[in-house]
Amino acid sequence: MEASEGKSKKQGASRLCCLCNQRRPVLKRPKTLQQICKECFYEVFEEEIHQVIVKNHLFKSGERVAIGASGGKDSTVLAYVLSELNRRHSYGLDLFLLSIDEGITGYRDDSLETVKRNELQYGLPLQILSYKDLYGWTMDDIVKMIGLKNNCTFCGVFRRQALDRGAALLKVDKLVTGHNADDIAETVLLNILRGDIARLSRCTSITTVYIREGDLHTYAYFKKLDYFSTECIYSPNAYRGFAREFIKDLERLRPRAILDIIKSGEDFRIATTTKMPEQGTCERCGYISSQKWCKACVLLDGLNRGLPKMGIGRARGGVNGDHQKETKKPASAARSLESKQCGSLDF
Ligand SMILES: Nc1ncnc2c1ncn2[C@@H]1O[C@H](COP(=O)(O)OP(=O)(O)OP(=O)(O)O)[C@@H](O)[C@H]1O
Repeated sequence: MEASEGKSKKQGASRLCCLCNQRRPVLKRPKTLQQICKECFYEVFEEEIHQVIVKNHLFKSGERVAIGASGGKDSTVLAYVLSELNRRHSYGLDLFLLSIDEGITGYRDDSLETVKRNELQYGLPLQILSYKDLYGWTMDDIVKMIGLKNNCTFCGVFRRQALDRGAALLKVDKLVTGHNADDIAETVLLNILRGDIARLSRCTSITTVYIREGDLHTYAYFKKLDYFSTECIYSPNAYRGFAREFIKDLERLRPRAILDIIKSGEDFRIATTTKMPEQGTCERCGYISSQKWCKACVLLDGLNRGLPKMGIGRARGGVNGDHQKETKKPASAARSLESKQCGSLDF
């Protein structure tokens, strides 16, 4: 009798959250394998982000910070958590939502509606910039002209610059974007596969809170955050999709695989003989470029001349386009960004 009572008490106890020991657990965190309740999950999730912000001195009081808001899960969680932490810990930040409308009918127009609701829900001012206004082309126009092969190159390059332009317009000190650990591991692997050392070092040197996609999903789900979850209609997804599947297979064998890949990316030592691009400004538009003309201007020039393939392909050694002193490259060196998945920032 005593023994069975003891056993049932023990079973009851094991059904409590292993952090607060009071509430019923609702999930097992893959990272720690702990069974925890909703409230404790919110607390550890938000506290991890707060600690990274504080330890890395990511922000200073009084700064203006734009949150790249696509309406997707990652940036919605980012906007929500950052505005909560800003209030709770008195960071003293002026937060803004910045959205880029790529002009993809049936995709971005719908996700922007989500961001407009987030503007009201989180009380953050929203600025929307469109490719049409910035470049004179929507992605719908571009896809009509070039088809579905290299469209992600145009979209990724234009988005990166559009976010910079939006940041300048809003006069912000910092721009934050949402990338979960799973996406970063894919990017590390893709940059290795492409032999793109410059991007490899950049994709992990950006100060990052590594949060697993599963945790983000759980957080967004429990908090009932309003986000848009459809994949881009123009995303062929081939190369990145392959990397994603490969990483998922690795993870089945070794659950730490994602964090290990990111760590490898962080720890890569770049040979001193490797020529790294120097960051300067584009002679044409004045935005960031490591070449005479930035990639966005090269691509735009190609589109406007009716030669959209002109800017596709990665330049090495300071040339990028036929209006600059082009050196003949062997076919194998003219690797391109063409397989970069739509939606990914061009790190
Ligand atoms: N159209 C956009 N406008 C503003 N920011 C964007 C846009 N697209 C992407 N971003 C920013 O870049 C981040 C990475 O975007 P990407 O589409 O590669 O990843 P994602 O995992 O699908 O992100 P999300 O779930 O937020 O859409 C987003 O979280 C967001 O901060």
